[in-house]
Amino acid sequence: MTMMMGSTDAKHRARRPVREPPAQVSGLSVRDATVTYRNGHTALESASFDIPRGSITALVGVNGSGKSTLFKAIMGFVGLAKGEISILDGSVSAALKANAVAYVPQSEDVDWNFPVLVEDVVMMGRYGRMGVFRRPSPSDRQAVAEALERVAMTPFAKRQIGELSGGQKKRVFLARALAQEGQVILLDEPFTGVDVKTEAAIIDLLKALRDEGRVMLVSTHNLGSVPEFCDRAVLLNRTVLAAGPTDTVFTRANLERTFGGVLRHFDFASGQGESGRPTCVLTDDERPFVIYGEGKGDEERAEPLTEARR
Ligand SMILES: Nc1ncnc2c1ncn2[C@@H]1O[C@H](COP(=O)(O)OP(=O)(O)OP(=O)(O)O)[C@@H](O)[C@H]1O
Repeated sequence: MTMMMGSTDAKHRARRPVREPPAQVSGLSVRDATVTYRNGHTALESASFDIPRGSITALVGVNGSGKSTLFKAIMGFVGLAKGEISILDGSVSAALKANAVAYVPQSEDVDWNFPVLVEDVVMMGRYGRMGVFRRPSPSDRQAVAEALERVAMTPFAKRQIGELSGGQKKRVFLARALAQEGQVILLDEPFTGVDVKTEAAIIDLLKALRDEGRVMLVSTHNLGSVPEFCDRAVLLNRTVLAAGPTDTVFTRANLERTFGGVLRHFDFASGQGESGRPTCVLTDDERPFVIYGEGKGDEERAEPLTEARR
């Protein structure tokens, strides 16, 4: 490689000041972000959190807590009334221009009757790199083939998207994000309506993408799976109630604060402090979060829940 470089390049390099790489390149930084819709409703108020590169972060909150609004703000679909969002140390518009942000939608947000082939959906991830006529180049076709291969959907390439199962559709939209080469991937409820095997396959893929240095923000109601695969969590209810590493953020006290009376609790008082026995189960969906009377935050976790607090 060095041998092939021209002498001009070599001189240019010699003159360039040597810069140390930044200690930690930020993945996503949300500072004081406030979104007010046209009808005057403020869906997000002074929300702040940071996510490093090479991480998977759960975005957790009740319906209407502002998760989709936050996604829309990160994608530049809604403007901020106040605050700032920075993506890969640049602005939202720079990230959009670079196709850096990919989005995997909720199933309900997609019109499955639209007649389109699986490979065409994945090709949409390449649109930002194509000219006005959207004529795919060989490298676009290769990126689509590789993305389909990575989510094990190659045999379905010529099928209509509407003919696929819920889990298969999710994998196709993940392939679209891969074809886009998105460095920041926003996933809206990726596990809703998928079986345990597909969920495990998606989690494996997300972990591999994390190891490539990408940033994943995953909105989910499956509390139990969060500690399994998310390094970090952001708890949202119109503003950020807690954010940081999962083991410090995902505590009973924080989850109760986030969900208020919405969360279902099951307490097992006799299990308190005994190794291996759950003391409490919190659930917002089909995968509950089980709390044992040991480990970090033990005191607050093992505290019995009174009727008054439910
Ligand atoms: N375009 C809009 N105009 C006005 N209000 C809106 C708009 N979109 C969302 N909202 C309101 O903003 C709040 C947050 O909505 P948002 O969709 O961000 O919540 P969410 O956490 O994604 O909910 P869910 O879990 O149900 O998907 C809600 O009260 C909602 O009614």
